[in-house]
Amino acid sequence: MGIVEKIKEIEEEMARTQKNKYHLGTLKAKLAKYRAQLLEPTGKSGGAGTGFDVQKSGDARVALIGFPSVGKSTLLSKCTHTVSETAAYEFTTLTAIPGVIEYQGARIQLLDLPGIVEGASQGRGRGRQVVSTAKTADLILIMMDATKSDEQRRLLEYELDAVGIRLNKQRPDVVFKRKTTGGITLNITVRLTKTDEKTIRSILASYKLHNCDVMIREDITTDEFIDVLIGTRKYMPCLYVYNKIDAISMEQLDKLARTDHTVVISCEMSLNLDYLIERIWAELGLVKVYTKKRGAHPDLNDPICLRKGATIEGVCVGVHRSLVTNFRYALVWVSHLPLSKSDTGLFNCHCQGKSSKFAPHAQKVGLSHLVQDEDVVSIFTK
Ligand SMILES: Nc1nc2c(ncn2[C@@H]2O[C@H](COP(=O)(O)OP(=O)(O)OP(=O)(O)O)[C@@H](O)[C@H]2O)c(=O)[nH]1
Ligand SMILES: [K+]
Ligand SMILES: [Mg+2]
Repeated sequence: MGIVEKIKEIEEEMARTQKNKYHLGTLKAKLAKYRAQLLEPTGKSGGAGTGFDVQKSGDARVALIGFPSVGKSTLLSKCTHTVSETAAYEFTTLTAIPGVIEYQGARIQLLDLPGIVEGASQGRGRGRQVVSTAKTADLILIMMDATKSDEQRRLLEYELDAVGIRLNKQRPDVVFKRKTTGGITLNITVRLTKTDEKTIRSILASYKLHNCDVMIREDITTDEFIDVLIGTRKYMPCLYVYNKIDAISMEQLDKLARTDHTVVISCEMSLNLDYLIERIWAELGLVKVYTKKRGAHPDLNDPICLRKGATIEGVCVGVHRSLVTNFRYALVWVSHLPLSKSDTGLFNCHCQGKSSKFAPHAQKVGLSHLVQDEDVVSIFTK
């Protein structure tokens, strides 16, 4: 029996076992194991888990996932200088097409992908290739047709979930360590309301984990516990994008727009596209830092873009690798401080219409100093 059949069998058994929580846990563990196998490369080139071969570029990657003809390629063509073929028929796009969104000095790679169908995660169409590519992104845009039923959202979430992508979720607060001897030490520091100790132990047994330390510090579900054991889950931010709002009523539009993590747009009428890009920027949590040479004003037109949580070391690497080895210290001017009685001492900067104010005194910092959005940095070397 192939893996797909085995999965189907377990799913059927699960449907019959709804009430027996303990048995359900074991079945879920089995199911997760088979699904993981499904995604393992088969050894042949272009194996199951391989995505499209598109080089990453820019400061971040955003992947477009959706059913056929929801307008993914139209969006790419509108927001970037790349043209991706669009048409009224399904499966117009057959491969991954990268474009670049330029915003706030950042270069964000937007990846147009083929439409996926139900069953994509189990190998239907190019589904597995598409979802594997999605895993390489920093943000997923789930694109939908606002004129169609909201069932599409649940189906897409299911497909991504099946390949281990967890959308807009934090990694569960569970510590899990394998050991070679000593049995199982299970430490639960909160009251579990969605699963219980017996189920947790049965899942450990079904994974043949007889020696390990487990500390559960959050009210997790059975599925979340299995995710921790499998360990390869990817926790990714996601925006739900409803396109074609030119074709729905105001009432429908209002309802969609109020949903969490959701943006409504019309590619064809160019409605709300700027806002979508703002939201993409915010979700990515990019930080831009301006560099400044001694005695000169910072160059506001050429920021270095870094991830949230980046340090001075990241800034050095962004300029030139050698700066890390020869690093002595950096000076940081924090921007946008609330202005005091007088502006004197703040250095003002005007550059092609942009204007910013920075604190008069720089802070002397080392490589591990965290940088904030819009900081000005001078690096001093040996
Ligand atoms: N009414 C309306 N139609 C749109 C909008 N955006 C795209 N379309 C139409 O939707 C159809 C599909 O657009 P595509 O961009 O090819 O869709 P896709 O998601 O890339 O499709 P596949 O590559 O086949 O998966 C085209 O006929 C577009 O003109 C929109 O905002 N409103
Ligand atoms: K299409
Ligand atoms: Mg397309």
